[in-house]
Formats: sequence, structure tokens, C-alpha cells
Amino acid sequence: MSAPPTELMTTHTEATRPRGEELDHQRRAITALGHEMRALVDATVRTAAPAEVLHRVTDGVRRLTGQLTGRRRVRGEIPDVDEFPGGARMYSPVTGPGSPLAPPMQVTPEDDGIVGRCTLGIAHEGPPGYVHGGMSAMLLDELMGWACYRAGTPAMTVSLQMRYHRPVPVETPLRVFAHVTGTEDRKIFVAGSIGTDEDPSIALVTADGVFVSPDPARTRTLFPNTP
Ligand SMILES: CCCCCCCC/C=C\CCCCCCCC(=O)SCCNC(=O)CCNC(=O)[C@H](O)C(C)(C)COP(=O)(O)OP(=O)(O)OC[C@H]1O[C@@H](n2cnc3c(N)ncnc32)[C@H](O)[C@@H]1OP(=O)(O)O
Repeated sequence: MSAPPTELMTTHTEATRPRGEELDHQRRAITALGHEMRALVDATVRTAAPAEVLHRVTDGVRRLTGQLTGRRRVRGEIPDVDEFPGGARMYSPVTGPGSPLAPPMQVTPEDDGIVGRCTLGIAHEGPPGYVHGGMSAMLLDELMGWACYRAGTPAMTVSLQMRYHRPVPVETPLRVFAHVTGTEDRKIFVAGSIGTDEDPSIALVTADGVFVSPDPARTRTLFPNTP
């Protein structure tokens, strides 16, 4: 992975970051837009509307996109509303309430690991009625990353082995689970699973991952904007 081009980045000082009420207000607005965007994505992949309706909607969406004016975040820039590496990631494709791509998954620490809850939709479908295998891998990869962070060792995935036991249904509340099973120097071994909320004891998908904590020099090169 190459380092982001630092010379292209605008660095935000602590003084310019929104705080308190202002931060809450901004995050609520981001969440509201994310929510409507996810509804649009869902409507887009479900619709059977005729071509003329699709053309009219396309024009409307193009006009809306044009309204998101002003400065745009560049590669590697950490949003002002985020807390990297271990807190809010407003635009994460898995947990981000502001992301049109995210379910979004709600993450809660539990005694022996970390739990993610979400419901996937038709936009995340692989086989008809079931979740795309890549989506399952994405949910697990993210939650297993959170398990490393929670264990005090933020780390990146170097290996992820997936086993798909049974298909994961869409439109069904899911329970994802991850926990650290061992460590060896900078390596962290993590296990994860996906089940339904209704019957979490049946593992539909399981995963074993190896994560590595980059050393401080590598961390600075990879994430030059980390506070
Ligand atoms: C401020 C701290 C920031 C830390 C990171 C924060 C992120 C988390 C933030 C929020 C949490 C929520 C988000 C989670 C998101 C989900 C996680 C992802 O999707 S991450 C993206 C996908 N992964 C990559 O892009 C990695 C690409 N790989 C690399 O860049 C390098 O491999 C890196 C930096 C991770 C390690 O490189 P080296 O040079 O420091 O370490 P080497 O020497 O290669 O390996 C260390 C040990 O690991 C073993 N290792 C390496 N690859 C292995 C593999 N595939 N299987 C088993 N072991 C492996 C090696 O054999 C070595 O072990 P021996 O010391 O010899 O015992």
C-alpha cells in the first residue's frame, strides 16, 4: 500500500475541528443524508419503473450531486467528524452512518469479544435472497479489526480465511461476532462468525484472520494524518 500524497492534503488543526454541539449537529446531518442515500440505493435496486422515469430520476440525482459543493476530502484525509483509529468513522463502508454503502453495522463490545448488528438488503445480494459472500467477508474483516483495536493493538488484516457454511439471508437482522484468540509479537489472531439475531448459535459464516500491528514508522508512513 503506498502512502497518500501528503502534499495534496489540507491538514486540519485541532482548533478547526468541530466539537460538542457543533460536532453532534454535523454528525446528525451526515447521518440523515446517509439514511436517505441508503433509501435511494434500495429503491434503485428494487425499482421496475420504466425508462422515462429512470431518466427523470437520473437528472434529479445529477442536480442533487451538484449541490454538494465546496471543498472535497482528498485521499488519506481523516474527516473532521471522525476519531481515527478507534472511534467514529462516519463514512466507513461497514459502520458509517453517513455512507450510502454501509448497512450500517452497529458495534458493541461484549465480555468475550465484540458484536456487530445489522440487516443487509437487496443491494448486498449475491445469490437471490442471500448476501454476497464478499459482503460477509467485509463485515467480518471490519469487526475483526475492531476486536484488535479493543484488545489495545490496532492492526491491519494480512490474512482472512472465510468458510461459508450456509447462505446468509438478506432482510434479516444479523449478529456478527469477533474475538482475539491469540497474539504473537505484532501478529494478532482473530476468529469471527455471522449468525442471525434470532438464532445466533447457528454459524452461517466463520472466519479466521491474522492481523498485524504496523510498527510506529510504518504507521506514520501509511497514515501521515493520524493525530
Ligand atoms: C494508528 C495505528 C493504525 C493501525 C491500523 C489501523 C487500522 C484500523 C482502524 C480502525 C479499525 C476498524 C477498521 C478495520 C478495518 C478492517 C481491517 C482492514 O481491512 S485493513 C486493510 C487491508 N489490509 C492491508 O491493506 C494490509 C496490507 N499489508 C501491509 O501493509 C503490511 O503487511 C503491514 C503494514 C500490515 C505489516 O507489514 P510489516 O512490514 O510491518 O510486517 P511484516 O514483517 O510484513 O509482517 C509481520 C509479521 O506478520 C506475518 N505475516 C505477514 N503476512 C502474513 C500472512 N498473510 N499470514 C500470516 N502471517 C503473516 C509476518 O510473517 C511477520 O511475522 P514474523 O514477525 O516473521 O513472525
